[in-house]
Amino acid sequence: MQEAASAARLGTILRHLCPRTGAAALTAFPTSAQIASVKHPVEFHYTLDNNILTPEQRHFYDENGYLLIKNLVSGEDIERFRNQFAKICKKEVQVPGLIIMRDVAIAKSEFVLDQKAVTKVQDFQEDEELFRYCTMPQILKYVECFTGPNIMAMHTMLINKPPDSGKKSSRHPMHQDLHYFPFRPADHIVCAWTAMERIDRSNGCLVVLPGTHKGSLKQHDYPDWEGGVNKMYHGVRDYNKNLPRVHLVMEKGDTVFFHPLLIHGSGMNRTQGFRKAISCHYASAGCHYIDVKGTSQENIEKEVVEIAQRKYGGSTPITLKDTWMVRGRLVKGERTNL
Ligand SMILES: CC(C)CC(=O)SCCNC(=O)CCNC(=O)[C@H](O)C(C)(C)COP(=O)(O)OP(=O)(O)OC[C@H]1O[C@@H](n2cnc3c(N)ncnc32)[C@H](O)[C@@H]1OP(=O)(O)O
Ligand SMILES: Nc1ncnc2c1ncn2[C@@H]1O[C@H](COP(=O)(O)OP(=O)(O)OP(=O)(O)O)[C@@H](O)[C@H]1O
Ligand SMILES: O=C(O)CCC(=O)C(=O)O
Ligand SMILES: [Fe+2]
Ligand SMILES: [Mg+2]
Repeated sequence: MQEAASAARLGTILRHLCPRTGAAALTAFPTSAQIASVKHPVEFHYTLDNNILTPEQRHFYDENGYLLIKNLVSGEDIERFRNQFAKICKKEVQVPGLIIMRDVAIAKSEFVLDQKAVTKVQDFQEDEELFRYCTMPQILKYVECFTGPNIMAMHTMLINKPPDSGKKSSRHPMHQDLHYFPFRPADHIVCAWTAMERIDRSNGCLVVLPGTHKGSLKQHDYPDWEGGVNKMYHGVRDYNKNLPRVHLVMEKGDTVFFHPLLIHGSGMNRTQGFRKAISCHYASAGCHYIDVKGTSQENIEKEVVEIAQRKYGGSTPITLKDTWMVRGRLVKGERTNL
């Protein structure tokens, strides 16, 4: 009796939503599972069943390849990351393995403005304060939806996009992060990227091509930019310029999680401020390394190995896999493969 009454209520709702089929649906007495399957008809391909993401969020990620979570990192934590970054730039702390990168326009000019010249730091896995970002429970809670419970932090960055020098070199060309990674499967890799201040088109926000994570890894090369391109800032050689682009406007603390095949980049910084974001690429510890010989990734392997060899190699040969094995850190569960 109760069931008939709720079916009648449902019939009324369905008729409102869909006047033509509402009555027919009522005579069929849909179960709640059937109702759910109308709204979410297929299983999800890119996230795991762990009840953390809503069906709407899982559907959004499946379709778009990214998911933006508002206000995930507190202002106090961001302040601490800022302070630590300043200390690193001022050389008050030395971090083993850390790479400090200057914008190409600044690095190649004679006027170097000290810490103001730093465009990003990479590989801060040995810095306890910055690495806290990669272990934050509220971030890992989401990461686990993509990687599963055994989680490696593979690549860390604090990006300090400088005011553009006039050469447009502050742009980051459109690319897929998987180009840099010799591990798979891609679906078990995810980037977390947190805005450390409001980021919009004026200071060079992330630009994404929604849905491109469903495609394959594309050939990447240096873009043909007159004003110069930063070292290793490869871009997708050919992508459909007519695909819709979405500019991700984010407030301080907002965090976007995105798939490593999602084509993305960032525009130039037209402001006088240094636009800051902190990020970590995570992978399931169960991922495996691949040999990139004979693939489109050979060009980046060559550049990375050359730099690593110069910095650390001496006479021992270093492989691309080595450079990742030494940087990866377990942040949850068990270190199995990577
Ligand atoms: C998913 C994720 C991985 C995606 C990405 O992050 S994509 C971008 C990845 N980029 C990188 O990994 C770049 C890492 N950067 C570095 O390793 C360093 O910054 C280096 C480029 C090696 C330079 O460092 P370092 O050697 O300490 O700097 P020096 O001032 O001594 O310069 C040595 C030679 O490098 C040049 N250089 C420095 N910074 C840049 C730059 N931004 N772009 C292009 N060339 C650059 C510099 O002019 C100098 O060249 P020469 O005078 O020897 O010809
Ligand atoms: N000629 C180009 N080739 C490859 N990538 C480009 C080119 N021009 C811009 N991009 C990249 O496209 C992305 C966004 O560009 P977009 O035009 O949205 O930014 P912008 O020009 O800096 O700012 P806006 O358009 O908001 O004024 C950035 O990653 C940028 O580096
Ligand atoms: O501009 C940014 O902060 C994004 C940079 C980026 O996509 C990358 O380093 O892989
Ligand atoms: Fe990227
Ligand atoms: Mg533009």
